[in-house]
Amino acid sequence: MRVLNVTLKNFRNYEEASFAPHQALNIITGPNAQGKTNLLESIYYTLRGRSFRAERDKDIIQWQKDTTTIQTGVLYKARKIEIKWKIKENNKKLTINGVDTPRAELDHFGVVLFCPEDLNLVKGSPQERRKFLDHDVGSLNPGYGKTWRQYARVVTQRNSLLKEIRDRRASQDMLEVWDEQLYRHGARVIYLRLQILKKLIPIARNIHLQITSGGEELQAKYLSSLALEPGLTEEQIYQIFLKTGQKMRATEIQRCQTMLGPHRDDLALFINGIEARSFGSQGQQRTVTLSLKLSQLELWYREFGEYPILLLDDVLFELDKSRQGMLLERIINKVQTFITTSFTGGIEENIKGAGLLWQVNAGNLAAKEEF
Ligand SMILES: Nc1ncnc2c1ncn2[C@@H]1O[C@H](COP(=O)(O)OP(=O)(O)OP(=O)(O)O)[C@@H](O)[C@H]1O
Repeated sequence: MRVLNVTLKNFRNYEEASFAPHQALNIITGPNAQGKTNLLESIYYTLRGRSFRAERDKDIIQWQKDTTTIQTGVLYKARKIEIKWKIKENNKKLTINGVDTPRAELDHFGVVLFCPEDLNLVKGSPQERRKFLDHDVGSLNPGYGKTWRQYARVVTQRNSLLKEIRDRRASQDMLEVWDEQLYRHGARVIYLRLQILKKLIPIARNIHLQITSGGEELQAKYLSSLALEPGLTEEQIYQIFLKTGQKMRATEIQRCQTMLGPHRDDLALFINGIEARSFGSQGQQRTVTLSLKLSQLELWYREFGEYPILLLDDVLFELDKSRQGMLLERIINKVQTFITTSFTGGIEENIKGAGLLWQVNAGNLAAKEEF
């Protein structure tokens, strides 16, 4: 898959911008706070229907304006597709090839983002790893996003109801409807996560072995808030969720919180059998993140026959030279990549013929040179 062109109107600090990226590597450079990440954000938004950093859609609309549009042409399975987002503060509209389209249709388009926050994936809180499970791992199964959004909505509404029950403003019977949805969607979320991890982790393990010259073996274990044996079906997970969930109800009402389910789960990562979160060095933890990101590219390719778009926001130069090399070797001329950096370190000299250098200044983007 490949981005052919992007046209922005009133997106962050881009009043109007239009560009046709290189099919392989795009290095976007310029001083701080000029709009490099904003550009990546617009591509990510196009393909995911949400920002990776704005809490609210309002934040991506240029200040003093009420609407932003992002219009992107992509080449997907040899077909040209026009994706257009029109975003206002309280509503947004997606059209694909001029036809109004639900956001779930975007789940077929692949994009992998690697940004500085991802470097916290291993050592950060379980929430960081759940984000990884939902946004990275989940995106490898079209359909996951919709289920996950349904599940998240149920948890929010159920939590409000728990509070009302505790305050005696609602009766306990009202939980029945929400509980059934909680268990159904929750079981599906867990089942899909496990299915994807079963494919992803062996790929990440191989990549990790290569990056570490065979020295480090990466393993992962899904830690569920439910007692799950390996190899369960979705229905079996549902039954376990149902049984355990019912026992937890009284405590949940007391705490006004849904305490079991995929929103409480975590992923433990191990290097040579030792937990990477507590015992891995910073370099080792970064390598784990890199292996996981690269494995997403490979799995996407195996599952869908095309590489996704790769967005590297300010992270390439956070890696040491050998890991930079390893990364570039895997993507050049295979994966269309967008790299932001305020300092290229002359890297373009080492990868001649592979891409285009872009310069951003105060929301103005210009092709600087082909390298
Ligand atoms: N909604 C908005 N409307 C107008 N300008 C905005 C909006 N949101 C952010 N900006 C501006 O965008 C700029 C930041 O852009 P961006 O985050 O892309 O910087 P960058 O070039 O990636 O910088 P760095 O190298 O520091 O990461 C800032 O000048 C900020 O004021």
